[in-house]
Amino acid sequence: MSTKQRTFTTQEVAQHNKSGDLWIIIDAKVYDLSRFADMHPGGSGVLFASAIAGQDATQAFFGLHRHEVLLRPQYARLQIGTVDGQEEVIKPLASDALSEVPYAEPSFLSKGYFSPYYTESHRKFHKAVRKFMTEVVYPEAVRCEDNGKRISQDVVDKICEMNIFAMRLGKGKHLKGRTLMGGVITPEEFDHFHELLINLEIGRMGTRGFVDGLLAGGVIGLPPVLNFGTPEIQAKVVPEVLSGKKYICLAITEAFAGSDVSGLQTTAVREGDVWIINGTKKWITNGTFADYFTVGCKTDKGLTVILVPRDDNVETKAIKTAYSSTAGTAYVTFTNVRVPVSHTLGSVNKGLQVILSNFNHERWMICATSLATQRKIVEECLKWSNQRIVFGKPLNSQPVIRAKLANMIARIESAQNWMESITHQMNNMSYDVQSDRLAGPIGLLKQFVTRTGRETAEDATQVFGGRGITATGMGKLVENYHRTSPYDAILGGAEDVLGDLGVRQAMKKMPKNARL
Ligand code: HEM
Repeated sequence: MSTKQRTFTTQEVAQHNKSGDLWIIIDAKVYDLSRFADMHPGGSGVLFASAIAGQDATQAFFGLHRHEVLLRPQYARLQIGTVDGQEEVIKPLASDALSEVPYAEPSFLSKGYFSPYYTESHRKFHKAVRKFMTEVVYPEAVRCEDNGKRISQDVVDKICEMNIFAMRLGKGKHLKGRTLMGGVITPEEFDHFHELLINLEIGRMGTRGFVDGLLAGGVIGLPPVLNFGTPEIQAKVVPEVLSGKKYICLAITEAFAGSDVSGLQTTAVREGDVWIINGTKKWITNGTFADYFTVGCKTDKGLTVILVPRDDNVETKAIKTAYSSTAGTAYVTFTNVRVPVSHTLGSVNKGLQVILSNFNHERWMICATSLATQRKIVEECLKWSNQRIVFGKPLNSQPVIRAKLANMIARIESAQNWMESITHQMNNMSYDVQSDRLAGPIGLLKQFVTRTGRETAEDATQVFGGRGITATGMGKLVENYHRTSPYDAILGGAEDVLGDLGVRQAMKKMPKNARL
C-alpha cells in the first residue's frame, strides 16, 4: 500500500502539532511538514499557529498559495495520506479540460451555450490544441518567462511537428499537404477560426514575453517571403522556417521611425546584382536569435523590403524592455551587408505595399492573444475574489469588487464577440477585399482590446492588492499582465494611431450625399 493511501483520523493528525513533528491537512490530504517547516518560504512560525499545526489548514493555505504549489514534485511528496472519510475537492484540471468558472472560456466553449461560427471541426481541434499547449508549451512558457531564455529547440520541434507555426500564418498554400495537429483536421478544413483558437490558447498562458518569444517574429516576418519572394527564395526559406530549423523576424521599426514607416533611415543601395544595406532597427521581436531578417529599406524612390540572412555584418543586441527577454527583442545593426537582389520581396520602391499587406493579420493576431490574456485575468479575479476572505467574508461580497468584475466581464465579452464577427468576415473575403474592408475595423478592435485590457489590468491589481504587484505567488498573472498589457497597445501599431486609422477609413467611405 502506498503512503498516499494511508488514512488518518483528524484526532490522529492533531497529535502532530509541534516542532519536529508537524502534520497539517489541506483539502483532505495529510502533509508531514516536520522537516519542511524550517525551509518553508513563508517561515516556520506561521505553521505552528494553533489554528494550523495538526489542523485543517485548507482555507489558510488557499488564501496564500496557488494550487500549483501542491503539485510541484518537491511539495507533493510531503503528502503522507488522506483524512478518513474525506475526499479531495480541489483537483487540477485535465490537460484538455475546460474551466468551469463562468466567463473563463469564450461562450462557445461553455457548457450549454451556442455559437453561429464554430463547428465540430473547431471543437475537436480546440481540444487537441489545448492539450498540446498545456502539456508541452505551458511548462516551457513559465520557465522562459522567468529565466528570459529563448524557447528551446525541443519545444520548437514539437510545435512545428504539429504544424502550429504554419497554421499561425493563416489559410493558404503553405498548409498544403501538411498534417495539422496530428491529423485532427485537414488543411482544406482549416479556417481563421481554427487559427483564432490557436492564438487564444497562446494568450491564455498569461506569459506575455513568451507569447512573442513563441516565434511571433516569424508569424510577421515570413508572410512577405511567402507572398512576395521569388520561387527560389521561397523554396529555400519557407521549409527551413516552418520546420523550426531557421528563425526569421520582421525588421521595420527604427529609433527614427516606429508606426511612421515613411521615416525609415536604413538604406539599400544597388551595386550590380547586390544590395548594400546600412542602418539600424529597433524593437525587433525574435531579432536576437533570428537567422533571417525581413528588412524595410529606403531605396532611391521609396521603400523596398529585402530578405537579409544573418552574417558577420549583421549585429544583434538584446534590448532590455519591461517584458521577459525570452521575446528576443533586439537592436539590429546592418553594416555594409551585401545581399543578392534576388532577395528583394515584392517590387523595388513598392515596399510599403508589402509592409501594409501584413499589418491586418498581425493586428488581428495581437487582438486575439491580448483578449485571451484579458480573459485569463478575469478568471483569476473571479477565483481570487471568491476564495479570499476579508473581514470574515469572501472578497466578492463587497459591492465595489462586484462592480469591477461586471466591467471586466462586459469588456471581454464585447471584445470577443467583435473579434469573432471580424474573423467571420475574414473567412468570407479574399485577402485584397479584407485589406479594403477590414483594415479600419481591425484597427478599431485593436484599440478597444488594448485599452480595455489596461482598464482590466488596473482593476485586477486593485482586486489582488499587494499580490497584484508581486511577480511570484497568487497574483503573478495579474502582475505580468499589468506590466505587459501596454505591449499590445504599442506593437503592431500604436493604439491611438489605429483608432485614428479606423475613423479615417470610415471617412473615406462616407457617401458623398450623406446629410442629416
Ligand atoms: C504543504 C504545505 C505548504 C507548502 C508546500 C507551502 C509552500 C509555500 C511556498 C512555495 C511559498 C512561496 C510562495 C509561493 O510560491 O506561493 C509559501 C509562502 C507562504 N506560506 Fe506556505 N506552504 C505550505 C503551507 C502553509 C500553511 C498551512 C500556511 C499557513 C499559515 C502557510 C503560510 C505561508 C505564508 C504566510 C507564505 C508567504 C506568502 C506571501 O509571501 O504572500 N503555508 N509557502
